[in-house]
Amino acid sequence: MAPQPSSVTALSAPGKVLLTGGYLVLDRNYTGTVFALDARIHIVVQQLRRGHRRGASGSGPDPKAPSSNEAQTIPEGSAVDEQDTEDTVVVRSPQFVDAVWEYGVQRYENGGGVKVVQKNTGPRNSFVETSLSYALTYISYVADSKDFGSLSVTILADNDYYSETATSTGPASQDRSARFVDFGVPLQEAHKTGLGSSAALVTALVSALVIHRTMQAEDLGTGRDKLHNLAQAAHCSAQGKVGSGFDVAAAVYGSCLYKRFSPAILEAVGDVGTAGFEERLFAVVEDADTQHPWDTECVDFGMQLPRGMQMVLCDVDCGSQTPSMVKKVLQWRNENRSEADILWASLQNNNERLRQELKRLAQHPDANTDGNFAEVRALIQRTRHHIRTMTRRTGVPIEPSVQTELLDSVSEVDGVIGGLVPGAGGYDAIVLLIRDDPTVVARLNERLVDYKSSVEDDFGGQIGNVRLLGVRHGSEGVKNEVLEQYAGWV
Ligand SMILES: Nc1ncnc2c1ncn2[C@@H]1O[C@H](COP(=O)(O)OP(=O)(O)O)[C@@H](O)[C@H]1O
Ligand SMILES: C[C@@](O)(CCOP(=O)(O)OP(=O)(O)O)CC(=O)O
Repeated sequence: MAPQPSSVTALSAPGKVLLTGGYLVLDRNYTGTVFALDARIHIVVQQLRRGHRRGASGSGPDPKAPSSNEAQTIPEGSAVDEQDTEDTVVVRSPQFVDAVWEYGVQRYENGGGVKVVQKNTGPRNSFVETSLSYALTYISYVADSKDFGSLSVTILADNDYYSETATSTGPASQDRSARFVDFGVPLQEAHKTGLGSSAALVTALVSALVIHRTMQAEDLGTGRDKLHNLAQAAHCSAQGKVGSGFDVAAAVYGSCLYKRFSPAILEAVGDVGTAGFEERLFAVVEDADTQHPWDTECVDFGMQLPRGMQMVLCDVDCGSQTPSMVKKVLQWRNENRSEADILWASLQNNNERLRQELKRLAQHPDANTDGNFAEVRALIQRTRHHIRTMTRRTGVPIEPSVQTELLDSVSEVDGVIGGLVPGAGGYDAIVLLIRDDPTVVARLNERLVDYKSSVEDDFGGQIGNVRLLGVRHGSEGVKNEVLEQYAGWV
């Protein structure tokens, strides 16, 4: 029998930065070193009384909740069982204006799974919708229950996921706990800093729902692999593509050396609503499909930085289009296989040496005899050299000249060990490894305060205001949270 659901479940998952292995990690023959961040997305799931519906004038803590009278449209032709008393899930992201999504929970026929139908008007949130649909499909299958009861879900994000410009300093934020900020704008207007909010959100949301209904909080450790499989499936579906999944892996396991799963594992699941979807999703989550066993490898997960070292991110207030960059790089690789193989091997080899050096220093703190992490610095420079070759040969702005100039400039600051364009690169935040010392951060801030690029970019791109984010290395993956910190928000 399924355990009795507790009335409230709270947990969080971290954002990520792919230190090395961008593009390579898309292929199982290579790996990526991914760091989890201390910026996390929190989810609080509360069980509502059966039959209780929260509306605008209702009893919920948030006066911005939508009217439950707003029109609900069920798409024509959808094979959904109507129910007399429909369960409801109300999701709120109270740091943003009007960020409330109210869903009716419905079931497809022929084992097609569970769908959620948005009842209120306003923009849809495909990551929230898909996470609910996938988690509820899995839960209803394992619990053999057609009855979820109604749920209230609150999403809270650490401040660094969004640029400072969006932060409200108005009175609305003043009587709330300082732990989370009122951004004072609709979610669509918030300027993302690219820390992997969607992967952290999907991971935390599916984990919270599964724990809430079918596990106990203490099961988080042993249930981690299943939660990973479910989160990867939901995130891929919401994104509309199968990426390498390093961001979901970091959200679940924390910092690690990542080798991707074979894409065929998720291609076999199909779409929610198709006959037998719930059975296929169950097999994927439980790793019961013998034709397509999970082969993700997360080595050294939860790994720490060496003592005396810290990681910082530097927001450049711009942003790249990752999918089109990926497409172009992979096309070049296909058309120039032998050259690409040599370049990929050089990068993999050097990235691996860098990871091993970081690991050695973490395990033997006395090995950093010069106090300057000189070997780490040299290895970062070499990886950058290969990334610049990749940039030139593919014609994709992975490390464009404006970023080269910025990385060179900050690398001269006393105490900065080295920096890289993480992930796909482009005009996105850069990552720096520094000596863990507040004077280094102060010197960096000084260097960045009036920073302006002076080179003409080779791709015509630009970077805007450059500033250090408050985010640091976090190590830990998904974890249980205590409710007290959410006072004033849930
Ligand atoms: N605080 C939040 N509340 C609700 N949804 C969020 C929140 N943060 C992120 N999301 C969801 O994640 C999407 C952003 O994902 P994506 O564009 O992949 O950015 P990222 O690179 O940060 O993952 C948003 O459009 C929204 O659907
Ligand atoms: C190219 C990649 O290998 C790395 C992209 O890393 P980013 O951190 O740049 O990605 P986004 O969060 O989607 O912006 C693609 C992948 O591994 O899926």
